[in-house]
Amino acid sequence: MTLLVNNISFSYPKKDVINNIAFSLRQGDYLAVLGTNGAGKSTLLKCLNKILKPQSGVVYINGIDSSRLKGPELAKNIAYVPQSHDCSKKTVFDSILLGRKPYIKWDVTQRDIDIVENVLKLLNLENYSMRYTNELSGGELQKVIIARALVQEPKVLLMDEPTSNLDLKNQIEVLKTIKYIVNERKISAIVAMHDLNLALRFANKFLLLKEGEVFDFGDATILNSELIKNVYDIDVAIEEFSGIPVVIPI
Ligand SMILES: Nc1ncnc2c1ncn2[C@@H]1O[C@H](COP(=O)(O)OP(=O)(O)OP(=O)(O)O)[C@@H](O)[C@H]1O
Repeated sequence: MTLLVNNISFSYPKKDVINNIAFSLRQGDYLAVLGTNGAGKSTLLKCLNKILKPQSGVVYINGIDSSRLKGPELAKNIAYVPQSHDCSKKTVFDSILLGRKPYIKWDVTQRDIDIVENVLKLLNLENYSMRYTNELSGGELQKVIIARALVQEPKVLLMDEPTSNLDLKNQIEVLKTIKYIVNERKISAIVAMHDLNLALRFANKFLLLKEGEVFDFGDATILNSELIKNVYDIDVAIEEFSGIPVVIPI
């Protein structure tokens, strides 16, 4: 088990946001966290990454209570791509290299450089390497932030709506690359997303949040029109197209 989330709850001073969330993931799992606006997806990701401290519950990563992991050790285990980000002026290469910080003792090594170059290639960013991050489009910058998380070589990769700034080609490319990395490196990815079709196409596990609670958790067989109606209050049909399930609002 890579990740075991054991009944975590989080409240802001005047608002309960997530309540008793529990699920577990194995190596190679690609989890889509789904639910309406305000259901608690971002809050859950922030609790997993210790940006927010749950009032109760424990998160175990490879059997270790994550509250014991600090600084570089936490960063070697979990990488987080937030929903929005500022990026100070740096070259794309240097910005991605920052993801290697937990591993760098004295100086950048050839291995750090090789890892950055490899991820630049994986995400088709090679031609952007010497560009400045403040001169990139929203989508290009989004890929740089994802690349930075990948060079961190985490065991669990958290991403909050990673494709929200990307065009269709880049959405597919990025989600495909993440799937490849999840399988290749035997890590787990947790991706908060709104697009049910992209979720069905790439994820193998689904966590449906409703008003801060787990409505359902499981593989693709749980995603039927009744569940979608209950969570999103919309009628849909799910049809297969070339072997790919497609959700169609009706
Ligand atoms: N800093 C905050 N203080 C108080 N309430 C907050 C704060 N941040 C978020 N919330 C509330 O917590 C709830 C869950 O928010 P969260 O951002 O986790 O939802 P989400 O599922 O990620 O939504 P979206 O799909 O719109 O990004 C919402 O009702 C939101 O208004």
